[in-house]
Amino acid sequence: MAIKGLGQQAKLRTCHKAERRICCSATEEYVDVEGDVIDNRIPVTVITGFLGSGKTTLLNALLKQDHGRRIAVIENEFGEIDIDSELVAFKESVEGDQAIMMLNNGCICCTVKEDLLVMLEELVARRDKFDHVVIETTGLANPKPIIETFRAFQPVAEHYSLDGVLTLVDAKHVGQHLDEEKEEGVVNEAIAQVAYADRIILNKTDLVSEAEVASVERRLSSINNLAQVVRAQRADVKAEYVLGIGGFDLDRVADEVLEEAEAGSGHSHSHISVELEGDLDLDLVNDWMEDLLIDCSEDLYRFKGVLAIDGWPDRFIFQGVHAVFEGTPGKPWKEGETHKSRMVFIGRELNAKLLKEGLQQCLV
Ligand SMILES: Nc1nc2c(ncn2[C@@H]2O[C@H](COP(=O)(O)OP(=O)(O)OP(=O)(O)O)[C@@H](O)[C@H]2O)c(=O)[nH]1
Repeated sequence: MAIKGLGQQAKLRTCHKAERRICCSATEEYVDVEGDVIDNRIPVTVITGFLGSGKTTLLNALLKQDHGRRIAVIENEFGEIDIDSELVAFKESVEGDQAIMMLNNGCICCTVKEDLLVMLEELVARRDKFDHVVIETTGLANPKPIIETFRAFQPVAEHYSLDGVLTLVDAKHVGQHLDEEKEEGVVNEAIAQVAYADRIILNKTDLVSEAEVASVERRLSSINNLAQVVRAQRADVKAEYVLGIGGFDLDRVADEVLEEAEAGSGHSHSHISVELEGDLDLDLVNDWMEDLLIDCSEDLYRFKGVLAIDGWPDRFIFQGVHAVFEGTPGKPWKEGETHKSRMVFIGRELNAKLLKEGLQQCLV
């Protein structure tokens, strides 16, 4: 297990810009002469979505659009399925350096992980030839291992930053995938794909009525209402919706958490927000997080928060994906402002009461 952020507090480094600004991201950061942090890492978008939801259609559209960015695509095809012919046809017709790499025979979570690492390493050597990496996962995959590869695996995190996770949803069939009963302890991939999304494309809306689309939207938001959702046909969305997610931009997290907390807390088993006043003891938070991640790693898909830490002049903003979390200082607290901590959890069968009590016990 790797814990970044609070767990690295002992090693926090101070950036040049403002002495108070403390950096604690997964990787080394560089500052320019003004002291602004420069992130030269390669942005990566992970595209997930159940079988047939429109991932390949989206990729094709993306590769043809004139968005000025050179994209390297990594495809994870499952088992014996042939490499998508349209994509290959496009590859042959394309001028320049678009790279398409295939991960065959297996899903990224097991056999292919090694191959993915090798590919990512190869791409680093060809860094000047593209601006963005897009990974299309097999429709059967839970995106967790890929996300973890970018967050927890240091040699990868050094060169790549996960821009975000985009999930394609088939408006006509998603219900049956979400409803599918799994054995005890087995993850429903369709739910995981929605839960991990920063953005969702609700595709194939031509195949269902307005009432059905609205009902799917409600369903998606009950699983993950932090993700933005757009409706589409033939996955026709602006390239920016896919390539400019910035989902793991910690500066954005604070606003999301605030909105979520204001929307109400503890309503559903999959979606819980907890809020309390006062300052938290950093060591206690650290210990609590560590226990929480050990105890419910499989059930806790994502969590985000803004914390008031005793002795810290700034808000601490963080987000976690399974057993990894990292954070950064946010806006400073104003003189006389009430210190509040807010956390949002997305997972299955989460116990709101226990989570709240856990956070409460971290108060100084
Ligand atoms: N009616 C309709 N069909 C669509 C739409 N988007 C994609 N399709 C079709 O749906 C089928 C599956 O689309 P793909 O893009 O191959 O889906 P995928 O997610 O890559 O599928 P897998 O690789 O099997 O996981 C194709 O025949 C597409 O042409 C849409 O909005 N409406």
